[in-house]
Amino acid sequence: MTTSTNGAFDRTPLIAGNWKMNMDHVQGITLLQKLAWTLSDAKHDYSRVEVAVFPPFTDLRGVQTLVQGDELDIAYGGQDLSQFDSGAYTGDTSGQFLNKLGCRYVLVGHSERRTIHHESDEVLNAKVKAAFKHSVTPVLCVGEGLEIRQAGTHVEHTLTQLRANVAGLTAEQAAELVVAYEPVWAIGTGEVAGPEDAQEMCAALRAELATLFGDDVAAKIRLLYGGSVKANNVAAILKERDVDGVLVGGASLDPAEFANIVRFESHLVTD
Ligand SMILES: O=C[C@H](O)COP(=O)(O)O
Repeated sequence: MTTSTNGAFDRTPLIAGNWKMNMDHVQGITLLQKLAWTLSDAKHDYSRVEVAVFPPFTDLRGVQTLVQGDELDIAYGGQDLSQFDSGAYTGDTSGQFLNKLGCRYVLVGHSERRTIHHESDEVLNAKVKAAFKHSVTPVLCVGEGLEIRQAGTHVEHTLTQLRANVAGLTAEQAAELVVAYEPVWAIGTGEVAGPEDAQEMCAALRAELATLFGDDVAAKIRLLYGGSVKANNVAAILKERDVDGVLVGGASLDPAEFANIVRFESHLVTD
């Protein structure tokens, strides 16, 4: 991964699709095949723009088989992992199992895990560390709800989440981290934070990461935006200096739409 559209830094854009609890293992294979075919037809250069999908756990084995069998350059990962390695933790999935399935990434702290499953910052910090322990890169999700945004304390709220969730990481680990800023009020609502809102938060996140781990490390960390991203708004978001990719929910379930999001650079030319 060597190329970036973001000028000063050498960060490869990452376009990630979070399927959430959609697509059973048969539907998941069909979706991934269609995505791969569409990107192949478009001669997508995966070294310029990295592509990842986050299917349900039950799909991962099938996704691995398809990716390996067809030699696809599409990364995949789990939507969550356990803070524990193995043992009597019914319902949990270990990072070591994800690693063995070839997962490059794992989502940690998505707002739906924080709110519906009441995952605390302490637990999420343990999950981030568990991911690194098992050589799976965490995509740490942070962001504020509507009330906090309206109160104007969204930056401090999100930086507090970040500090708590990355506490104790080494600089070497931090350099590999991916952070996704997802304002909860923009998830699945059709409301999109403006590109300037995404940039404001991503710049604040990068400054905080520089304070925690140093400028060189912060310059390597990819920062994504998530929240009602579509093909018709992705280019404007990714023009922003500190936004290095997007985490897409609903639109990632439509292979043509998601492929168009992946190909955001072609919109940059024509917009
Ligand atoms: O993980 C993805 C985010 O929750 C965004 O979802 P959305 O694109 O459906 O708003």
